[in-house]
Amino acid sequence: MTSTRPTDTERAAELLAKHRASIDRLDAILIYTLGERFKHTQDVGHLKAQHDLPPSDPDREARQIARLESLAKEADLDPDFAKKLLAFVIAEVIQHHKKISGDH
Ligand SMILES: O=C(O)C(=O)C[C@]1(C(=O)O)C=C[C@@H](O)C=C1
Repeated sequence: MTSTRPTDTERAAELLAKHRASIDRLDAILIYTLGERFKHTQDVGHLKAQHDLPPSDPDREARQIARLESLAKEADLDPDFAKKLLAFVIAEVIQHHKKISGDH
């Protein structure tokens, strides 16, 4: 009689596939979330351009960094990574704002 029990390698392959399916779902959430965030920042960019407000707001950024740092700790995420990610996103937003204000 042949055994139908999975081998360690088969079990590992199954676990890997499950983790990868979760990772793919979470990556989709990240992309859709970023898409939503950029929709709001585009609107903010138009508001700022219409009212002659500067593209960046360092005080707001300082509050966002402090908030994200605390959220990252709660979520077991490296706070420095969270800060770098926010800085990367905000730098892109500021470029969009500058382009919008140039178009007005
Ligand atoms: O809240 C604003 O004033 C924005 O323009 C949005 C945003 C952000 O992406 O969160 C971008 C640039 C500012 O420096 C601060 C925050």
